[in-house]
Amino acid sequence: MSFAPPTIVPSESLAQEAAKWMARSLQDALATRPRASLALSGGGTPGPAYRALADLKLPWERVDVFFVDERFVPPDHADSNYRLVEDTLLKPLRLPSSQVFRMEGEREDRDAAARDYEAKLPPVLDVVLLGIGPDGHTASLFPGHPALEEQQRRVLSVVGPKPPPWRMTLTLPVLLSARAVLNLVAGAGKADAVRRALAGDLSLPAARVTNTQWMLDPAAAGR
Ligand SMILES: O=C1O[C@H](COP(=O)(O)O)[C@@H](O)[C@H](O)[C@H]1O
Repeated sequence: MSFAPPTIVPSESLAQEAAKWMARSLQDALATRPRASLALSGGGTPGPAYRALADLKLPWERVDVFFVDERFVPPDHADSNYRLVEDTLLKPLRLPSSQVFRMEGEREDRDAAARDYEAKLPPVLDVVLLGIGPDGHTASLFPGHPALEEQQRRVLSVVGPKPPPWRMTLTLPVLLSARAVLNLVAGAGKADAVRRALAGDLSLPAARVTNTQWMLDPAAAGR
């Protein structure tokens, strides 16, 4: 199984193009269903795309926001993926909390928190935004981690090599069943991981999400 050719976008328009991709995918989902689900990643890359998405006109009252992964920190912590999404998308849109399904990173019982999130997830996610780390991790699925082989659980708590180590993450079956998935990547530091993932190196978790489209800036594309 190989990926569709990546879309390479000038760095200055990457956020805008990613926002347009998310908006189009949500519109596609809403064309046939009353509500659409949008699952978002954290990290250093997607914030500008979320800000750009907040400016786009959509029937936001029909969109529910979920999370791809979360760090076990309180929701107002600088490392919280929720905080990133709150600052860049939820607050600008004034999205009511009834439409936001947060992974509870402040919980002490991490496995219970992951199980509780499974109960909140819809059977199939409509739109998923992923990222990739320089080591090839995506969501909080890290190279060589047993969570990569999970087939039953839809959400797991894991310990990863990247700080903060305790994480909650969607598993591969959830990502692979999603209707539209984009991996958004910027920067030369990701170029090697991108090249290996696109070549099908399955030791990289990102390469296992075979239903993803890729949107890269020229540096991430290696040129
Ligand atoms: O730790 C994480 O890393 C990936 C990639 O993030 P980046 O900072 O390298 O852009 C991200 O997709 C994930 O949500 C995050 O928790």
